[in-house]
Amino acid sequence: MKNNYEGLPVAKNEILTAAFEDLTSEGLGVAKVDGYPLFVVDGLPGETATIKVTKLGKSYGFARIVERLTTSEDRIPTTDVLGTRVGTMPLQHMRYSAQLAFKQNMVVQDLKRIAKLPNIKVHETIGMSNPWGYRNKAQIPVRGKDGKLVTGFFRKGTHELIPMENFHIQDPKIDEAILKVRDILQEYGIKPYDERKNIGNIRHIMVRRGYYTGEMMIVLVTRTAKLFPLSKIIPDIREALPEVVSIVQNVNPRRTNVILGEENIVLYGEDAYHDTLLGHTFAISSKSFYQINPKQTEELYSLALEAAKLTGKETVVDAYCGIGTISLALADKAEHVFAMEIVPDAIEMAKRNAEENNISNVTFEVGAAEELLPQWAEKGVKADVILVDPPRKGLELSFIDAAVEMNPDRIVYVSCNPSTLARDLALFDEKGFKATEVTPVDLFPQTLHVECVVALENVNK
Ligand SMILES: C[S@@+](CC[C@H](N)C(=O)[O-])C[C@H]1O[C@@H](n2cnc3c(N)ncnc32)[C@H](O)[C@@H]1O
Repeated sequence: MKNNYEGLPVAKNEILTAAFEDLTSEGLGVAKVDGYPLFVVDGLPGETATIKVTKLGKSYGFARIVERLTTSEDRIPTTDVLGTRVGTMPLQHMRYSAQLAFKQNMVVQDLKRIAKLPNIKVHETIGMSNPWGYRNKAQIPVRGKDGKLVTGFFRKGTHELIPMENFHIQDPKIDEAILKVRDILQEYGIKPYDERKNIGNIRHIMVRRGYYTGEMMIVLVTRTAKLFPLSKIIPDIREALPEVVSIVQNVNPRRTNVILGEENIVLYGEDAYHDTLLGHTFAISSKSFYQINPKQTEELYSLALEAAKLTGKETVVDAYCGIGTISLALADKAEHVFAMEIVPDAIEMAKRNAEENNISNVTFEVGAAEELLPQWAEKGVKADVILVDPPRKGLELSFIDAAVEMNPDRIVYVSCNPSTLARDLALFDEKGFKATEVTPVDLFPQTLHVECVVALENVNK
């Protein structure tokens, strides 16, 4: 961003008094100077502060707080400043009720601004009674300092590791497991990955834990396949962590920010652990998507099932099905479910999960939803209900066209990104699939993320 735009009402390094009027979707306070917005870390609406301008752009700039002059009622003491520094808890300075209101408002604004559908009612965000310690999965980088292995998280926007032991939003048993595994690797002299020189071995420790089962999976992400002495490391991990049912080594030799590599070597058990969700038991592999907040996932999926209004006679499509979590819940209430997912390993798990739960009215297929649904539509597959749960980028046009062509009674949209949800709701709206209400659910307290459920009724039917 350039810093030399002419005619701006503020100058770089200028110190001024500002009042925060709003929050961006990144959680930054917005202060306006003659209509020109300055984005400020840690500013809350209703507060005033002395700020210093740090960067200027043509239509907006950035500033930092020098001194807070008045404090919002929504401000609470920070639990751990490191969580802000590394970006794991960007909203921790906000009272939880204010976080929920912020997320509801984010959805309202996207529906107005992007979808131009201001009349859709957005319910209050469904929150947690205890918005801490909820994550069932952690992927923690390991680096070296003073001859020791250090675990923590990267400072926001950098690869500088800040040592951290308590993440506050993770299951405390996961925090504890990370430290125990780190210390065992340290004891046997496993070298930390040095990404600048591309030497050393241990890159990340991943821990996943079943909320209901307590089963734990440990994934050691290494640069090379060598990991010596396994005959000592594995029994030591099992002894230190009796909940462990699976230890996997994932080899990632590439210089990349992507955590997992292609190759998996199973060191103990199998590449799976179990958890239950809405009464079904799921085998989950190290590379499969599985929602990270189990209690709130049950809330979210229950709302999605309710929105589907199934009577037992319907044919349902579950697109972006992962390991079949929603598919099996739908199958209990439908005649048949056709489910699709792009990751072959997840579909293998989904088939196994259907079998292990004695569910036979689901058909799973591997493929890209934007290619498979048009093929299914062409083959004449008719769905009464289509449920979608896409990644953050939302739906492709070819998927939307095929969904409309199938002429279902309704489409249930589970979304993890309000802006792509808004974009897609507008496209469906033009084609006669209308939403009247959206329910946000908070699966990620202390962060900027929110999930939503919405039913789109086919008004032409
Ligand atoms: C938000 S997750 C939902 C998974 C599942 N419904 C659940 O709740 O566990 C999105 C899923 O879509 C899959 N996916 C990503 N792109 C896809 C595509 N183009 N076609 C089909 N599936 C895709 C991902 O692998 C992931 O499993």
